[in-house]
Amino acid sequence: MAEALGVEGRYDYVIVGAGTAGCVLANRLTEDPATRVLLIEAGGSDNYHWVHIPVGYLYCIGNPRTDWMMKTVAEPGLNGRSLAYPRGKVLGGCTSVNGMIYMRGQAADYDGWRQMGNAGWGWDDVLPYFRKSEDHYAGAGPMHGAGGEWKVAKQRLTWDILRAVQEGAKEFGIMPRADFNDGNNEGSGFFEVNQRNGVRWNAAKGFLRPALRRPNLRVVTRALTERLIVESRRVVGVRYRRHGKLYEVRAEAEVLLAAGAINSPKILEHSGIGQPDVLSNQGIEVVHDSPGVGENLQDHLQIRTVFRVSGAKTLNTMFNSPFGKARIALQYALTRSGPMSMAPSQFGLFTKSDPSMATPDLEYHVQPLSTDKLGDPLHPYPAITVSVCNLRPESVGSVHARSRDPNEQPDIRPNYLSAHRDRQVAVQAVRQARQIMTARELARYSPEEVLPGPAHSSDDAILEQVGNIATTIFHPVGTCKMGSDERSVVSSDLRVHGLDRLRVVDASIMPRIVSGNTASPVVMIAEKAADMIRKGA
Ligand SMILES: Cc1cc2nc3c(=O)[nH]c(=O)nc-3n(C[C@H](O)[C@H](O)[C@H](O)COP(=O)(O)OP(=O)(O)OC[C@H]3O[C@@H](n4cnc5c(N)ncnc54)[C@H](O)[C@@H]3O)c2cc1C
Repeated sequence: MAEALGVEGRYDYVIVGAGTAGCVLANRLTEDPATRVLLIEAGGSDNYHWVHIPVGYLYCIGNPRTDWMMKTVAEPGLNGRSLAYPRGKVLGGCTSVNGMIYMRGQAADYDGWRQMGNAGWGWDDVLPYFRKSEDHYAGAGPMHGAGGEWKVAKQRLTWDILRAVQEGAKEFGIMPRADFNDGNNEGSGFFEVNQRNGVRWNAAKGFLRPALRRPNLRVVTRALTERLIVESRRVVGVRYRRHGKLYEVRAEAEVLLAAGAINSPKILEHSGIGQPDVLSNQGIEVVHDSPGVGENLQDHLQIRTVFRVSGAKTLNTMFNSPFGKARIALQYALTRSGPMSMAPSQFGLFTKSDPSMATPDLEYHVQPLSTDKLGDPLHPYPAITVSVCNLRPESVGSVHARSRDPNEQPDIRPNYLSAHRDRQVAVQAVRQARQIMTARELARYSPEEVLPGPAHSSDDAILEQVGNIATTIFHPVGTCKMGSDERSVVSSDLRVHGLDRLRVVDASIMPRIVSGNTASPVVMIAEKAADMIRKGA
């Protein structure tokens, strides 16, 4: 039976997804008062205390108020485990639930994108966009911007045990680095974070809130975009559902898909844009053959090694005592500092799994806390987590619609560790983590390996344990990749190949995953996209 359609006015641009990229686009495009923009978000407002208190990260993931609550399929490389796959479903998207680490990646990542034929995406080209939105605590310089919407702060607490890891790493040639974000991130240091005065700084606060007073911006929340409206190869609008009612809205200039690396390909497929076989298997009529949609999924897999320590303060012991908890809460209430202001990962190391490499391929996130697995209670003894991920995995997966029902989550198939090289790097990474923890500097803490456990020493045994403990570090990208080969979905101006008036602007356009965390690269992508759109490029 045909449903009655609400018609929702006319706009120049309709942006799907008020996440990281969507908030940036909404702000930049409405700077021109003559440009009418509608921003559609499936989640609700970010007016929720756990979004803003940094440690609230732990309560935002796995919480349907803020998380899409998706899961991967059972992964063969992870001994058949299916992983929880958090994605922000709230204004600000993933920046409302993420670990707040400010990281750009390596100059070589972007130069690599340019070498693939994506003109205008080399490091020298993208650096001005990173700087444009930045408000760096140390002020402006050749590598950093000041006065922008994207706040970058120093963390407000340090831990002796993490300082000892930094000292210890020197014994293995891993030296402290003053700035992880100048194009070369090799070395160790305390992460800079997207916070202000000890409070999370998400894309909604930075970019959306200042634009809300503009009369040319309208935001609808709790509105699920079901599909795009395509007429004769031209994308003319969007169909979305809100409180059970269907609406159609027209975009006179363009539709900008910014629903993230999992939901952007899903929306394209629901609109009949994708691999004909995949679409017909789900009973979706093919509107446009685009074989790369949903392919090329890349993610960083973190291997969380855990070391018990003695005589060190860690969050485990502080949090497990009622007095400690109360003190932590009081400290945050009074000074916006202490463990509640804490990004989950505070300290990082970028190293090479093989010294002959040109740039680091391993990122360590070292945390003064530990659990058996993410989401579990903290261990009752003092311990640290030395999580390590391969920054440039060769394993590639996919994400595809599972049915015609837009409410159903897609099949997420990362194929972790399916490439032989990734298995070699994983073994090497665990061995390197163990080596760092043998540093003389750390001996006073008597580190004892808990995970994967010292008994697992052969390559095969380590790999088996990696399969048991490794999990996503939440960086899916690449599923609508930019490029000009037949598997590319968008061109270097982010327009979808073969269709008019549609761009994709989010983590899905990365042709290759960056060697670092992915939020700020997405902010940069949206800054650059907005500039291209406004210049008519
Ligand atoms: C738990 C976690 C920790 C992380 N930690 C870090 C970190 O410390 N540092 C870092 O740099 N990166 C981190 N990341 C990764 C980073 O945050 C993301 O890569 C990046 O923010 C993604 O931006 P995006 O614009 O592509 O997607 P998103 O920010 O996810 O935005 C997509 C938006 O679209 C909306 N949407 C989706 N489908 C629809 C639909 N059908 N209709 C309407 N709206 C829709 C979503 O609700 C969401 O708001 C983390 C991610 C997570 C989940």
